[in-house]
Amino acid sequence: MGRTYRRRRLRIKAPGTLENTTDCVQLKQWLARHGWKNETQLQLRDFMYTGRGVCSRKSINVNDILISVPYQLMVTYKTIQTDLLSHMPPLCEPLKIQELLAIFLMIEVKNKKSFWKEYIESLPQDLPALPWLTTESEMSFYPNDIQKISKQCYENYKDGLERVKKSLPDWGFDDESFKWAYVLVNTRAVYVDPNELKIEGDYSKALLDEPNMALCPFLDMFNHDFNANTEAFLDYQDRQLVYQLRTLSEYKKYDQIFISYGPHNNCKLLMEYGFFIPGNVYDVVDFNMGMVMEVLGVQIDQRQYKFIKEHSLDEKLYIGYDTLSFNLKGFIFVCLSNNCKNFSEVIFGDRYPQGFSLRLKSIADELLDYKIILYKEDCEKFRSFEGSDTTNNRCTSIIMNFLEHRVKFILDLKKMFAGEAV
Ligand SMILES: C[S@@+](CC[C@H](N)C(=O)[O-])C[C@H]1O[C@@H](n2cnc3c(N)ncnc32)[C@H](O)[C@@H]1O
Repeated sequence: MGRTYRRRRLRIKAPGTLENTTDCVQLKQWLARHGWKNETQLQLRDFMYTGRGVCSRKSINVNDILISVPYQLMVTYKTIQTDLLSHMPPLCEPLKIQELLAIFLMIEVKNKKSFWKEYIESLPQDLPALPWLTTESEMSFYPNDIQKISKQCYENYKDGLERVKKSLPDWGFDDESFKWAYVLVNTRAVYVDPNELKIEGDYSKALLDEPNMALCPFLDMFNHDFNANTEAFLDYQDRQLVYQLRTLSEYKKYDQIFISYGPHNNCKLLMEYGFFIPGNVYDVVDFNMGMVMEVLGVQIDQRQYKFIKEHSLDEKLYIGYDTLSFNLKGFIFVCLSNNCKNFSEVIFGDRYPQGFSLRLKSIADELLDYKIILYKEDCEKFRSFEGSDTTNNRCTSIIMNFLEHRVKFILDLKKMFAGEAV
């Protein structure tokens, strides 16, 4: 075996290793000092499509405990109570758990002697390319649906910022630091069961919502895959309370290990985390009532309208890899069947008439054709904007990729519907 071969092998085995970087070494040493055993020999690497992520030096089997993080190293509401709230003047107004965690991060970033220093230094400086992290004028070039969701995300962030400023009038941080911390918490926090935290006293004076988010060092290095399957739970290991993740998928050594952030469609992933995944099985194409009625070429009477509204059949109208959503199927049936005496019996009893399924298939195809025209127009419009003087290229290029991907996604769905019954 020659030197070149050995070097090539090494490179294949260790693509983009981050193990020797100061941040990684210090984070792992800090975790080990506080009881982390890293029994699965997890390592940090820079992966081609996902950026920094986690792999293991050994193969991981179904049911293996992927990671056990000592509970004392998690930033939960209890940490906020002891490390933050008890050292500052009372909040003038209660805040959301995400906002409190963001304040915690901002304070610890500035604290040179922070217990959390190694963890804080492992956090990315740059934020993911979230479509709403751009200027209002750039957002106005987004397609309507993406613009609407981006504006909503931006409003949520602004509300949080305003609330924090009101709650802490002697606020000493700039808005940009809050934005950084707010986004990091949103993209990295894990869900914790508030009952398991055993919080003493009434937390409603400080909290507007439930204390169900927590930061979990190293566990927040795992990237998302819709296929990944894990179970999270609190347990005792050597009499120490630990937050554990059990994997229900298997991985070869040095392959990237993923977890699932939830059954999110691509639009949600893009808005919340700044990426999307082609072929995501949870992806869907959304419609609204007006679009569907235009494609069907129908008007509805008062009785039909009332039934639709009473049963919220005008919401969650989508087509995905699975098929048409329950509501879209029901909505189409109501629109096309003004003679039907009992909509409920058909829709909720799944007693659709013979032949409806075939009709639905061709309607689905027409709906997808309608949407593909819109998506292609969106692409064209956005392409002309992208070529103009833009200030936020990371956002615009991911949006462009996303728009192009939407067209491909619909073509995939059309192929699927051409072959299958609905
Ligand atoms: C919990 S962090 C995961 C670790 C992160 N990559 C890091 O370097 O710290 C979540 C962020 O990782 C990135 N990410 C997660 N899964 C991804 C994926 N499948 N593809 C691309 N980026 C991903 C996104 O930027 C997301 O906001």
